Amino acid sequence: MAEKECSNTGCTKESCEGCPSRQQPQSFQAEPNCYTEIKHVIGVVSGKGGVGKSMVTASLANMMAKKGYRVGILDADITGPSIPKMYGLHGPAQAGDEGIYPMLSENDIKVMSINLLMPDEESPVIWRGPVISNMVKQFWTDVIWGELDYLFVDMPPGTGDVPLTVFQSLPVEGIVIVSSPQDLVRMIVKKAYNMAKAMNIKVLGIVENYSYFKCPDCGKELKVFGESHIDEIGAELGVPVLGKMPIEPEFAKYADLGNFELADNSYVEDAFAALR
Ligand SMILES: Nc1ncnc2c1ncn2[C@@H]1O[C@H](COP(=O)(O)OP(=O)(O)OP(=O)(O)O)[C@@H](O)[C@H]1O
Repeated sequence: MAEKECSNTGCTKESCEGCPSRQQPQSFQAEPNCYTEIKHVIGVVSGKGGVGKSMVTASLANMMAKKGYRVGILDADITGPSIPKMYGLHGPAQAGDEGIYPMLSENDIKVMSINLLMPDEESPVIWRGPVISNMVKQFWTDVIWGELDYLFVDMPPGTGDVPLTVFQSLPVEGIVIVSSPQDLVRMIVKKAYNMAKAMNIKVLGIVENYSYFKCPDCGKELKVFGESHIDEIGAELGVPVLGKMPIEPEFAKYADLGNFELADNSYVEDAFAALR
């Protein structure tokens, strides 16, 4: 007997159960390049700019690489890419029929960024949102990442087009939120947290940056940006605080000189448990 055709009128949740015409929700996930096999995709996000998201991304990548994991960084910050400079990498990245090859840092981290594809690193990217989002998607579909244990995605700040594309198109397992100890932060962290929740993405934890500056003369910890409220915020959201990073001129120097592979950021060591 022929299946009864659904008229798509007067449907209810109950009548749809088992109906042959029922459509599954559409998945927006993009296929990775056929030479890519990645175990964990981790997003690093911040509600606002300049909080040190790239520094935390690279610190987490360094930590995992040092522990022997195969690591990559997808620099999704298209209009403000900083990962290649931190590792002293300069394009152009090579491409073949199969896709684009990421470049390799001194500590064997695979990196892909718009700055490795531009003819001139100092040219600004003046593209509209959808073009930018598409580029980020191509970093997933067209880049030959090979076999990786961890791919860290350094997102642009905020909750705009790119984070939305990354959350929808890539199999993001969880995110790390980066924040700083300022009053606005409570609201900003919650925005990033709520976006992840709305997209069914797990929040692995929060890293606070610029927590203090240790005086080189007296050793006193100076709270340059005010008292931290991150423990309260973490408890309120039920999310662990994975680290509190001080202002550390040595890290800034490594980033500026392009040898961030030398930065051994022990302040993010607690993130290891959350990443496993
Ligand atoms: N803990 C730190 N100690 C010293 N310098 C730092 C620290 N964190 C970040 N910086 C420096 O501050 C600047 C901004 O950091 P970073 O680029 O990581 O921020 P971001 O949040 O990724 O920025 P954007 O909003 O542009 O994406 C960089 O020059 C970086 O080297």
